Amino acid sequence: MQTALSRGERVQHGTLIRLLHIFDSLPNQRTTPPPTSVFRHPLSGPSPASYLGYRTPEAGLLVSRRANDCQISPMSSEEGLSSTITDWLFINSWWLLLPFIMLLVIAAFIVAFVLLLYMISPLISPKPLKLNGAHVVVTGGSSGIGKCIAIECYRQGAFITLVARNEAKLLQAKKEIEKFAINDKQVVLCISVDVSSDYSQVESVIKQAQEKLGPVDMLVNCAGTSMSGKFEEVEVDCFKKLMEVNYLGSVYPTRAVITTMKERRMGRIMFVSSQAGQVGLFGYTAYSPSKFALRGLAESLQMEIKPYNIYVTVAYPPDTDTPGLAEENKTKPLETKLISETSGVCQPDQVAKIIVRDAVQGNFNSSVGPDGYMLSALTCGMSPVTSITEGLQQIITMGLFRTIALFYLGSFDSIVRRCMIQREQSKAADKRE
Ligand SMILES: NC(=O)C1=CN([C@@H]2O[C@H](COP(=O)(O)OP(=O)(O)OC[C@H]3O[C@@H](n4cnc5c(N)ncnc54)[C@H](OP(=O)(O)O)[C@@H]3O)[C@@H](O)[C@H]2O)C=CC1
Ligand SMILES: CCCCCCCCCCCCCCCC(=O)[C@@H](N)CO
Repeated sequence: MQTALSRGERVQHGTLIRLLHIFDSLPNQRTTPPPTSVFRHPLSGPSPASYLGYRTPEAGLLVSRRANDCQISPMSSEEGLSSTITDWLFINSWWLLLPFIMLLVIAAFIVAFVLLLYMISPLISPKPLKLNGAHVVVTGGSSGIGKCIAIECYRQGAFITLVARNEAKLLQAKKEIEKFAINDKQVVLCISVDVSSDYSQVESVIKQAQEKLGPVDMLVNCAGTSMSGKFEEVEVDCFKKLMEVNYLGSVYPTRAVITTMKERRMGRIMFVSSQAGQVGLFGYTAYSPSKFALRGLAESLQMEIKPYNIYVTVAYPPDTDTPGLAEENKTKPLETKLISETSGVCQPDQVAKIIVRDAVQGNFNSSVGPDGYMLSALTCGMSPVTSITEGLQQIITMGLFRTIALFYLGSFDSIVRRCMIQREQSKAADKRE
């Protein structure tokens, strides 16, 4: 039996499926050829032809089980070599396409998945809260960010309860807020209480407010205070105080409104944390933990109350121009000032607008500015996601933002080192004098 087919014929026969079929029908021939019948090219050892030499005429190849049966039509040795190599490449080249086919399939799946996510996106996003006619309680509503949040809600038709300690400041804020009324039914109620000291007091003032203005639709936990300084220089009591005001002062009002919200199967709870509640910074050993704590509270609570159609928002503002910041700046270490400057100083009305918008939409995260956006994506961890776009953005940007964050951390470390060296130098100079 002898065959030497032209290349044209080989191509004709050489469809992928046919080859596969032929491979299947020839078990062992490829892997264990009988040693006597191997065709070897004179220029090489076991050449591709040594494999080809065992296939059937259907594959358009030399076929012989015995060396003396093998006849090859006259070809020059160069022709022979290139022809056998192209044969070999042709027959085996479909494997090379496999990675591309797989990539195409994977890409198609990703595109289909993203499209599907966008299609179901409106189904998983909460329905926006209507502020017109809603009852909004703002703790810390007599000053700074809290007052601006109250104004923003009032401008959209809400009824407001302001909660803070100082009555004069409350009345002053009430007057300011009332200027933004959009109808003559709107009311601003003031209640003086310390949100951090006694739960029963907080519970009773919330009851009073609900009796006057109806059930609370949105609670804004904004009462808070800050204190910066080096760890060993901060008064020990200060650690306790900040946890009480910033953390417990948010737990108590929330605890007081949650039962009614669950009964009504609606509501919004807002916690005002800080960028210093996403990253620990020099000088904030007492303040940062009290703001980090709010995130833990918010995540746990959100998982509990989501089935009741209640949505939690945590806001992480940067430095904001308020009486609170002015007070804090009086004792702020130089390092803390220099590091905080990275994020700049915002105006409280801008911050309030963003916070209110996010709370109305039911977004879990609320950030301000480009640094705020990056910090939130970077620190999203296991926090709930309220829109598909947000989730996709986090997935895509996290690695990049971590890279950028490493540069920020490097520059913060160098600020701290330079300040330390400067202090030591001026101390040494003082001693010499
Ligand atoms: N300003 C900033 O740079 C940033 C601020 N934040 C956070 O935003 C929130 C508001 O800050 P800001 O506007 O600057 O602060 P302000 O000091 O300007 O206002 C604080 C408000 O909280 C009230 N308050 C404070 N302690 C209590 C208490 N124990 N019980 C009841 N009310 C209280 C104050 O009223 P009264 O004293 O009469 O009780 C006041 O109304 C704070 O939680 C702060 O940590 C977050 C990031 C940046
Ligand atoms: C990709 C990574 C980006 C990283 C950016 C980091 C920026 C850090 C700046 C932190 C500023 C902290 C402000 C605290 C404000 C505050 O809560 C007090 N003023 C309250 O009075």
